Amino acid sequence: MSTVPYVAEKQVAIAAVRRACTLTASVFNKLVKNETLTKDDKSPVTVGDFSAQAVVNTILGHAFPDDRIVGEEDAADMRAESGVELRNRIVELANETLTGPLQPGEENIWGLGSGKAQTAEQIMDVIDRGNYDGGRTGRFWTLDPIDGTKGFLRGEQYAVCLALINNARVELGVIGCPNLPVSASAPTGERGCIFVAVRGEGAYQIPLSPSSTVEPIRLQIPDLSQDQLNLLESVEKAHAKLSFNEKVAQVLGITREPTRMDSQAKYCALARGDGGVYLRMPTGAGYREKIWDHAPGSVLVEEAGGVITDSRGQPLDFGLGRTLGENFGFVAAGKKVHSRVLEAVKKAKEDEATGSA
Ligand SMILES: Nc1ncnc2c1ncn2[C@@H]1O[C@H](COP(=O)(O)O)[C@@H](OP(=O)(O)O)[C@H]1O
Ligand SMILES: [Mg+2]
Ligand SMILES: [Mg+2]
Ligand SMILES: [Mg+2]
Repeated sequence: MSTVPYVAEKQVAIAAVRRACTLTASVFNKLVKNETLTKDDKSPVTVGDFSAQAVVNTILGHAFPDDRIVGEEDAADMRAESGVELRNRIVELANETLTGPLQPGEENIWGLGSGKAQTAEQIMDVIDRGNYDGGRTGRFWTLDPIDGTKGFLRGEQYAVCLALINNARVELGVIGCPNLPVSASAPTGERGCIFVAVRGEGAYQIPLSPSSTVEPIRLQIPDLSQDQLNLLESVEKAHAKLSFNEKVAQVLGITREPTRMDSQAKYCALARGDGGVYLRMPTGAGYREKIWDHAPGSVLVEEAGGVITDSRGQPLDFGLGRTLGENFGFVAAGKKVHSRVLEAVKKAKEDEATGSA
């Protein structure tokens, strides 16, 4: 008899992402100026990022006490003497979310809905459980509490992203997108969805609300015709070389405008057929991509029948630590389109090298 893998992990991951999404959505409406900091790499981080990491890590810690976590944020700024206000706000937000009433699907998750608040020290320690370095062997989670913080601050797309990695293979991915329309055909309609994939078990879109009775939708990347194809790409010019995407689109004969969207919502859009190719090329500034920015998206795309590689066609390596190593960019697409994109990238690179474009 074969058993379905990762049933408990999936249930816990969905519950954790749902709680974190509730938090981030409510924080957005209340954010004030001094609740956003600039990190050493000049990128923004908000009280929402820290408290969402506290919430997810707490839930994972209760359910799987031995699991390690590679999380984007750490509590250093909260521990600093100047961080008192920041710390108080994060502790308040995290506790508010963790002590909220038990939701459908959370029945077996110990510690939730208990009404028991954590101390500031406990919240900072649980955020720092995300300090694991990752690696080739063993099991660990990756967490990006708010992916696309810049999109979050603009009121656009962002995602709460969680993945489970075992021996360098992504086994489970859960991506919560509070601002993503439930259906791309109704862009001004209902928003908020979660994307879930377990290796070997398919990719699904489920409602963000735990009390919704809407059934999961199985996702399969469709075979798009040439006139339906377009590129999915970052909003931020500093994150991807958008001028190169334009050249690749030309080589591919793509006529539709690209869809620009922050965060791993791009992988979700690809998985459900809203755009045919996610292309992310390095800007050349030496930036190393982080595993939490691609782990859940990669298993989602693969389980939706697609392919993801670097721009040379090599597989991504999630066993190198917190980063994916030397950055050759990413190409994700349906199977047939993917090989065409690799060819087009090669051609665009050659043209660039010979100055003929
Ligand atoms: N120079 C750079 N090149 C590529 N990615 C970068 C980058 N600087 C930051 N990023 C990453 O880009 C992510 C957002 O991706 P996108 O552009 O697809 O929305 C950020 O995630 P966070 O917002 O979680 O920090 C950050 O990790
Ligand atoms: Mg960040
Ligand atoms: Mg990110
Ligand atoms: Mg982030």
